[in-house]
Amino acid sequence: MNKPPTLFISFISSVTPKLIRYTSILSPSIQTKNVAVLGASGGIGQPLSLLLKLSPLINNLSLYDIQHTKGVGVDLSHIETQVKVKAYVGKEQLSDALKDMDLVLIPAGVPRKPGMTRDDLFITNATIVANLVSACAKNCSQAILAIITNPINSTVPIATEIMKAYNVYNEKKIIGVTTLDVIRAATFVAEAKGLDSLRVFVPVIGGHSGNTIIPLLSQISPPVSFSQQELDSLTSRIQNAGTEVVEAKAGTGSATLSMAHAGARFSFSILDALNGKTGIIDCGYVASQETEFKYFATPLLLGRNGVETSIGVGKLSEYETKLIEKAKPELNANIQKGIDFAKQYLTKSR
Ligand SMILES: NC(=O)C1=CN([C@@H]2O[C@H](COP(=O)(O)OP(=O)(O)OC[C@H]3O[C@@H](n4cnc5c(N)ncnc54)[C@H](O)[C@@H]3O)[C@@H](O)[C@H]2O)C=CC1
Ligand SMILES: O=C([O-])CC(=O)C(=O)O
Repeated sequence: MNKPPTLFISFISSVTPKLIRYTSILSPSIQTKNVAVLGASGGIGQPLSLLLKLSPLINNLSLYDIQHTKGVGVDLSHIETQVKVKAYVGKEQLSDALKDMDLVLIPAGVPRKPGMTRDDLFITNATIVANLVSACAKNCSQAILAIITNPINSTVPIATEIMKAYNVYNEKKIIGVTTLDVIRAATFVAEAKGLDSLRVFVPVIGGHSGNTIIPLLSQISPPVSFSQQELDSLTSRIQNAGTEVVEAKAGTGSATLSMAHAGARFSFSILDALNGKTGIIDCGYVASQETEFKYFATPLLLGRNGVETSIGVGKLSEYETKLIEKAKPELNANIQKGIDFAKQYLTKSR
């Protein structure tokens, strides 16, 4: 009896309809890419690396952490897919981990415990991201950097300032991963309205913390209408979904499995776009030209070089305009904090 073909998982992410696709063969036109995960031994890093190991879009998977990557690497290497896994541990192996990478995912750093805000992580995670991005500037300056480490509102500005200081900044290539907000919004809206969540797309704009997370419930595809009470409760749930997980995990961490899925979905969008697939749209937090904020998440059109263009925020309802007003002080303060930190960091490290 013939063995059934190996199933690979890949996700098509487009505005509508959105489907999860399983494919059995690698199309000859796909150029497989090299992907690194920095923080690969962590709660997000391990399941994210597993999902990447299953992808036909990847050639080499580079796992880097300050601990435990050897075991994670050997474990993953026994999976029967074509992705070649290499493990790197400790600062002295970081340069090697980054050589020839096309996409670098950064989930390195500490997660929240109950009672903490994402901004409370700044004190530890800002330096971790600055060090890792400095290494990227030196070793893979052309790679796309996808920042998962919180507080995203500040770590993306830090990454940008570091790349600028090394004269390798490319605004198309630094993206804060906010896909989890988009996934949660689709899930919660679909649950509330009895829809198929895989076919619901809710753009989520702004930043990635509390009030700065702004779901555009007036722009859902396909269109859905809500009472004021539904708008309030869905908006609040989407904004506080990270805290919902932190509290349920009761001191053992924050979202890891759903974030790994979100990170993989985002990676597959990027890799598809790098391969020349057109019309790939995903939300992400990037340096912003068309809003009043220096950084802002919007739906992004992805292409061969990373972010082709922001799709913008579209026509906002009065309710959403008020949400943006409310987000303004926190988002601007988070952004400035990241920029100020990077300046001090760069002064000290030169
Ligand atoms: N963007 C988003 O939507 C989300 C972001 N996060 C953030 O992701 C980050 C990681 O979360 P978890 O994986 O749950 O944490 P974790 O503590 O389970 O894993 C973090 C990993 O980073 C490693 N690490 C620490 N310093 C490092 C360095 N200098 N270089 C390389 N690796 C280093 C640790 O050894 C550990 O393996 C947190 O900041 C968390 O807030 C979490 C969920 C969603
Ligand atoms: O809430 C946290 O600290 C982790 C996170 O960013 C999320 O789950 O959205």
